[in-house]
Amino acid sequence: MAETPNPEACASQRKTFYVCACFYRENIFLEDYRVHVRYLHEQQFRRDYEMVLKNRGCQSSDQFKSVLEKIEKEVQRRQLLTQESMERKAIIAKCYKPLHPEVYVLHDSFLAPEFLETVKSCTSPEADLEDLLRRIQSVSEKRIYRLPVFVSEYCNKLVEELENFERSEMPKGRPNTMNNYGVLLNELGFDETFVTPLRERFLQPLTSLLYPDCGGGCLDSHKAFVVKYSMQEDLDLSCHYDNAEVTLNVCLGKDFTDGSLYFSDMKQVPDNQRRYTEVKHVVTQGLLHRGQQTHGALPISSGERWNLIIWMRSAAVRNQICPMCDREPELVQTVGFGDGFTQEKAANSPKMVEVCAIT
Ligand SMILES: O=C(O)CCC(=O)C(=O)O
Ligand SMILES: [Fe+2]
Repeated sequence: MAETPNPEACASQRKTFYVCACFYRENIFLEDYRVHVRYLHEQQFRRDYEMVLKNRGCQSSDQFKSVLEKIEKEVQRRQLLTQESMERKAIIAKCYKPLHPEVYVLHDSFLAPEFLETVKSCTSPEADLEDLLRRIQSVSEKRIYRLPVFVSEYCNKLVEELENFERSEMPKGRPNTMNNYGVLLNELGFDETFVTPLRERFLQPLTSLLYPDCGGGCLDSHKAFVVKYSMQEDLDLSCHYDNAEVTLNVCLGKDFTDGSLYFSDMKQVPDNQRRYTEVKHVVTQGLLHRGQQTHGALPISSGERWNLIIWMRSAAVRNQICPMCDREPELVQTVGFGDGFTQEKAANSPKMVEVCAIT
């Protein structure tokens, strides 16, 4: 039987969400030099990055000019993003014919029996962290956890569905500012019937116990997408932190070699002091980690890797400090979940943010 999301559980979708204005000028990723930059105007950019870029091989004035052009293009892409995404979503809703319509509506049978058991145990009145930690695997002391999420039949069907979409003539967005290949799940219509109920009914009981200090108990929005790596497309992903309080990353397939994730420290630790932990992707299994834990993906050496990523957000936490610019957010109106900011300033959250920032 299909699960219809209950109206109360979807209350978060009625909130008005915002993005922080930093989205239009910060964390611009220059793929050729593997560096994130901030762009206010050319003078500031030259002052802050001319040397950095020179040291990374951007030597000639033509190369520098091409960097400026790329930044301009990316800023423009970001400014048009909401409008274009809404347009794509409308076209897809009207014209796309799914191959497997059933994969869009979350059903318990998609979920691994161990996962269902674990969630059930976390929703009992006696639930505690110790019990949860006996049920899932702690991958490192960095609070990264591995757990079975889906059954393999679901992973296969979902990948087939996304391949069908990829082959179609439908308009396609880019999953995030760094991954070039993959699918934005909200544009395909997965949010209301799949990702929101998964977050609210199944993930939040776990994150409440695992990450209470990072908003794990009050996650109220998300951005969900699938990333795809193949030998002709993206092979790897540079080190970064997510625009999320808590991230779930589930490997959906297909066959691939290498392409492990690596985790470093929280973003506050300087680059040269960071220590890395490698974590393998296992098809059907998920990794839960804090969004602000720096991480990246090593190159695959054959095959294709498809992973479902859910960046989960807590307005109560991010309304205090934007995790991308580390300043009080400057709210810009948008549609849907935006980047998860709201106008409320929760009375008890400054403390949570402090804890989160120094971990
Ligand atoms: O490739 C992966 O598994 C990681 C993707 C990721 O970290 C992200 O999209 O934020
Ligand atoms: Fe990430």
